[in-house]
Amino acid sequence: YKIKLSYCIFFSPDITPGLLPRPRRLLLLVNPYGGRGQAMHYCQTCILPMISEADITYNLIKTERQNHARELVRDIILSEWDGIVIISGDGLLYEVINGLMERPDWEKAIKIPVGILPCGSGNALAGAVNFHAGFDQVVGEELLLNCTFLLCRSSVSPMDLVSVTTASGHRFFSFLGVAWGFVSDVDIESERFRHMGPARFTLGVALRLASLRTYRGRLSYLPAEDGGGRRAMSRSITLAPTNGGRGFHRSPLHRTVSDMGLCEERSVLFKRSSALVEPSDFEASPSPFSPASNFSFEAVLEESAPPPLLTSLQREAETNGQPKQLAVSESHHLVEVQGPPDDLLPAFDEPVPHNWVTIEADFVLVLAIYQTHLGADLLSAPFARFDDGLIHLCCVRAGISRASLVRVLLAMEKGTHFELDCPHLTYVPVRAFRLTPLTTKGILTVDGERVEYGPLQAQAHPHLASLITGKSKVKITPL
Ligand SMILES: Nc1ncnc2c1ncn2[C@@H]1O[C@H](COP(=O)(O)OP(=O)(O)OP(=O)(O)O)[C@@H](O)[C@H]1O
Repeated sequence: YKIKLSYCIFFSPDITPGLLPRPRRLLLLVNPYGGRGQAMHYCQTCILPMISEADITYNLIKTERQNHARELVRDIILSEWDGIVIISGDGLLYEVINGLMERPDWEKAIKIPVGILPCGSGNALAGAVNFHAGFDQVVGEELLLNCTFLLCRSSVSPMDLVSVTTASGHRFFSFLGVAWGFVSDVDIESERFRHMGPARFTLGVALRLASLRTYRGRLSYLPAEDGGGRRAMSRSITLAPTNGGRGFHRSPLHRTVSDMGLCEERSVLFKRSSALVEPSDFEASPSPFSPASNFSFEAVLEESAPPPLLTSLQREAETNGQPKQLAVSESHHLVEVQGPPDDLLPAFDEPVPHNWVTIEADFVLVLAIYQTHLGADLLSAPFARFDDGLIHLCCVRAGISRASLVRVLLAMEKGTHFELDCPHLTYVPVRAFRLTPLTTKGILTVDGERVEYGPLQAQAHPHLASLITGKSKVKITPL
């Protein structure tokens, strides 16, 4: 099918073509083996003719191996491109996003618009782009046609990314979701049927249903209503040299915070709400800093406490005239890798904050998804938006019958599974979560890619990336 995207530009004789906007330049990355291996065929028959008609220039690179795309985007000159478009499945986009985040200039690099033309087997993000554009839910060539048409338009939307950290310290940036149990089992175990295209999932589901597994795990999360607008910022400061907190317990600061109900054992302060931390409370109290009152402590602050307690304490330390003895150092509880700080996440060896919810249960599946679609025809989270800042946490608990699970999965095609009122299916929008598998063997995936099995935690980073969505309500029909 060929769509004629023709247009006329009228300009007066004194406007030279040099003043007109230059054509968009896209870097097209094609995985020739994605899905059923037809990506190059679709490039020739549909994609390249359409984008040429839309006056888009491009360089097309065929990926030669796993991580090739990741390496390529680590080295590109950003100013040479208006966008990077993946012609494959979600796995290749995952590589591109993580390659961009590995660059020293990640903050700028991750803003380059990325797009996807579905030639994989799952094609979840393409399904979401198609859905948000208002098109009917379609798969295969129809989905590819819709997405190519949308690419030819220029609109770009902000897209949240979720940083996922494993217990060994690996950090990934994810645009789709984290899966454990039924979903990740089907995804990975059906890879051997890759030649079947999307049908591999149907077969995978049938096989997994035949021997339904359950997994015990602990799931902790920060509910969205708790995190919205007042994101906790876990920071620690150390006033050195420490003396085991002895000075602190005698200090006016200790009295002040005790009076405010903020003080806990061993000089650790935990703020209960932003209203309790008013810098003026500290400024009004006698200075806690004296040579005899060196101590170390931790404070948990929130962004909404204006200005942060740390600043106030730092100022006190400096004006006390003993900057060396009372040198203040500050550290975030972060994994030291590239990207924005995970300011909602505690360190792995720390318990989750008190405002998180923890459940321990037997699960059939845990799915933390941030897009509407889990596959091109699986509308798993119909309420999700590219930039809602949310992780949509869905769980199916053990005890569900095979028949009910099949009903849930079938309803997911239309996004009506929550209307079934299945007591084993739960949903909660969150901003961060920690998953600790207690069953020793299993499969965990991030955006469909297998990651090490064990505890992991994640938090949403709103609006971090840019997605080519070409949002449109135009109805297109193949010619
Ligand atoms: N030339 C290549 N040979 C082998 N593997 C490749 C090649 N190019 C890319 N890959 C890898 O193939 C994997 C799968 O690609 P991709 O996700 O794009 O397709 P898919 O798995 O069929 O689709 P989906 O993720 O939608 O199910 C990616 O991890 C990518 O790194």
